[in-house]
Amino acid sequence: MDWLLPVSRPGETPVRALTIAGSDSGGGAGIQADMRTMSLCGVHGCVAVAAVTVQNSVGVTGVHEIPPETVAAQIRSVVTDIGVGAAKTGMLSSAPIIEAVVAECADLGIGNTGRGQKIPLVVDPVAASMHGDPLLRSDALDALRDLLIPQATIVTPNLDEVRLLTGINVVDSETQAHAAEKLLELGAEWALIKGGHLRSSAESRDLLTNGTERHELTSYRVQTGNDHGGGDTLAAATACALAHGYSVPGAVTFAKRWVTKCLESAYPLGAGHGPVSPLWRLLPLGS
Ligand SMILES: Nc1ncnc2c1ncn2[C@@H]1O[C@H](COP(=O)(O)OP(=O)(O)OP(=O)(O)O)[C@@H](O)[C@H]1O
Ligand SMILES: Cc1ncc(CO)c(N)n1
Repeated sequence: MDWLLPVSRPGETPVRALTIAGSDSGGGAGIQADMRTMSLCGVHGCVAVAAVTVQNSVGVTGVHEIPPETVAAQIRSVVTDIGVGAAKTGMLSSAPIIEAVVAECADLGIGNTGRGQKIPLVVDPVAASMHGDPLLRSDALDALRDLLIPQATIVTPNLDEVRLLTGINVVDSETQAHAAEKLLELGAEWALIKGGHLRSSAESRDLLTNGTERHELTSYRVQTGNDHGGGDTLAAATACALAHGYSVPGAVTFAKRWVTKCLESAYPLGAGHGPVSPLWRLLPLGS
């Protein structure tokens, strides 16, 4: 296990990954965070835009949804031509978009399709921005829980999303383990319960399990208010490592280290929360 993924040589086609998510005009989260992560992980990122948000460091003031058939067409277009080693979902906004994504991914062999898994699928069940603004319609929760999560190779909720999906309020490691069991019962192959929002803890401890294996991923708590896009970055880095053929525990171990480095180099932006940043990757070695 290393800090970095293998990088292709100039002129060689790199490993590819697909993000199916929303755009953040502030550039901190969503598709922009995914693409930044993929680029700096040395992976070519492909995009299926599901929604455009009007967003800055303070909050979200508008959402424009892309027609479901256009979301599905973007997925098909890149998977059938460019090919991807893994895919990731973020903000999907509505039930019709989720239904279209689920159908297209099933047809293309992305995630648990019931016909054997071909391309791993990371499902980040984005429901709201860190400012508390909704990114998922309330009537889309059932589609997320009943259609998309069963297709997930790994589902990566934060504690608010865990509460929405399972009704469980995670306050300690026991409730975190109970919530993970509930998510596996919904059909995900692996569940990663992120502990980033347990701000009372001195550590940031995530629990990864598939029901038989259990891994605790712990980092010290980085003291920063600039943590916008942390969940997207973790999920995108996981997708990058999966696209490279890592196992799920190996991919999440890589991604946890990656996001911790990105939290350490997060920067202020605007009047609200700045983004986590992978720009440490561009610094000269040893600095
Ligand atoms: N202050 C922190 N220090 C260290 N690790 C953190 C901190 N905050 C979050 N993390 C870690 O970052 C990752 C993302 O977790 P988080 O719970 O913030 O996701 P999220 O709420 O989905 O993010 P966002 O909605 O802002 O994209 C997890 O691995 C979590 O443990
Ligand atoms: C578009 C978008 N996706 C995801 C998040 C959550 O980080 C956000 N704030 N905005």
